[in-house]
Amino acid sequence: MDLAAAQHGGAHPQHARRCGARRGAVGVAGPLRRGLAATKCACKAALQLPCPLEGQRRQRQRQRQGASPPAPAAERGPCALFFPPQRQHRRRPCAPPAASAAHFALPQQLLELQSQPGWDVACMLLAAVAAYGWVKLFDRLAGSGALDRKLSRKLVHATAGPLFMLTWPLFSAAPEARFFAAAVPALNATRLLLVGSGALSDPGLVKSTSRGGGARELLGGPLYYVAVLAAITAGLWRAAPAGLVAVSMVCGGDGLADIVGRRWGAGNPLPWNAAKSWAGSAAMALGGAAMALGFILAFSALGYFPSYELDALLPRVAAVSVACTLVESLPINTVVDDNLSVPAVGVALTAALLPA
Ligand SMILES: Nc1ccn([C@@H]2O[C@H](COP(=O)(O)OP(=O)(O)OP(=O)(O)O)[C@@H](O)[C@H]2O)c(=O)n1
Ligand SMILES: C/C(=C\CO)CCC[C@H](C)CCC[C@H](C)CCCC(C)C
Repeated sequence: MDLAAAQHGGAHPQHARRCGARRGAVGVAGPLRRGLAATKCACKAALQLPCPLEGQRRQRQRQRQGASPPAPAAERGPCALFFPPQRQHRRRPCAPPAASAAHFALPQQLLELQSQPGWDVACMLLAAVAAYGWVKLFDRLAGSGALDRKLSRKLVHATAGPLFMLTWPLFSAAPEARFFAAAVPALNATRLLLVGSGALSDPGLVKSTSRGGGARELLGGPLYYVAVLAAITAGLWRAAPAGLVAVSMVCGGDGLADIVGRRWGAGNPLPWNAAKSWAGSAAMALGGAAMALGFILAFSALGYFPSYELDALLPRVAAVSVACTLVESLPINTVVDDNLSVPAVGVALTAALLPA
């Protein structure tokens, strides 16, 4: 019996009765469908989530032991924004668990800061300055000859997305926090648009983000990259694995494919695309999956969305990674840019395989 079945049919019969989940359900998607059909409530417990009752019991236990409170409930679904955990559980017994997914809590001081007015604006400014500095650093490294320009561009590509996602826990649980965060890539999109169109001159930005040194190139891959980051931040935020996986595939996956493929790809071309290699694609599949797993585990441990059983999570992340790698390997980059096709497949497949 998997965890979901155990939670509903075994460990917590009370919750099982309330949720209407069936005994013996196996896997991720099946029990969700059955649970939804049976109760019309968003019973996320069917996704192999810890039972809400168990979560509340653990939360009380942690509080008795003097542990810091769990991550904010506002991350866990629309109704959690309006009802505190206890009341929410009473009103909508099958709503996503309020505290059960948080294995690690953010430091108390940070939680207190997050409730200060203007905190999200401060985080946005901090991330925007960090983004500027990060691109500048690679511009300097490439400019001084310490780094090859192509490598510098790919390192910006591979690191900006995950570094940006690492700033997400700084933002508060307020519903509008995601938009303040999304403003960071949106600001970068504006910068790329201005420089790419020639309205603004910034040779450093052109040097660190273009392939061949032409400003107009900024209106292609780099602009798509930041636009995708902005859309994922505003649309999916940290409340679902889909955005985390998509960004990981673009950065940890596609970014690594280029770096590894250029070095070790000669002599092992893909049969369907001689411009790409087995080495690059293998690096993409592994790098993307590893980064996605890291983010899913970290963000679910922080309680932003419920956790998954590893044996359910691993094959699903691997499947998404292989699919994204296949898309990246196709000779279609002139039709649709990798920075659009890879995250599109990543979001769609993850949403289907790991619904939050
Ligand atoms: N699966 C892959 C992907 C890339 N590469 C290597 O990385 C180089 C650049 O690949 P690509 O991702 O297409 O980079 P660009 O088009 O330069 O950059 P971008 O996609 O970011 O626009 C390829 O020529 C190839 O040597 C590879 O070997 N195998
Ligand atoms: C070269 C790029 C893509 C081509 O495939 C990447 C362009 C990156 C942008 C110019 C800068 C993006 C910054 C991020 C939105 C935020 C990073 C924040 C972080 C804290 C450093």
